[in-house]
Amino acid sequence: CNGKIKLLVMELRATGWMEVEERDAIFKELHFKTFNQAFGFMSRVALQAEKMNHHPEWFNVYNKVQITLTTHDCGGLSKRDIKMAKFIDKIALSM
Ligand SMILES: C[C@H](O)[C@H](O)[C@H]1CNC2=NC(N)=NC(=O)C2=N1
Repeated sequence: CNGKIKLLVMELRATGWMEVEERDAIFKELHFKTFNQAFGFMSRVALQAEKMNHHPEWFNVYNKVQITLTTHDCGGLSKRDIKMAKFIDKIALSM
């Protein structure tokens, strides 16, 4: 599961991801203009999550979305989390 992704995680700090202290996971908070934008973003991520069979833990209030990524099957981070984080960054930029 957990190759040498430490460096990849560190690179994600540049786009606002942070390592969760209590568990092997990464976290990012995103803000949109409206709920509609936030939910549109979540819809796109949801379709990708189904495609990848890799699903975020997330929390939404109005225009705010908090996302935690980890690989439950591994009990920690994997390349799939890095791939999903990069997809999330790409979609957020396109909104
Ligand atoms: C049975 C199912 O395919 C697995 O549980 C998949 C589903 N989505 C998943 N999502 C995430 N984030 N981690 C997993 O380990 C995972 N496993």
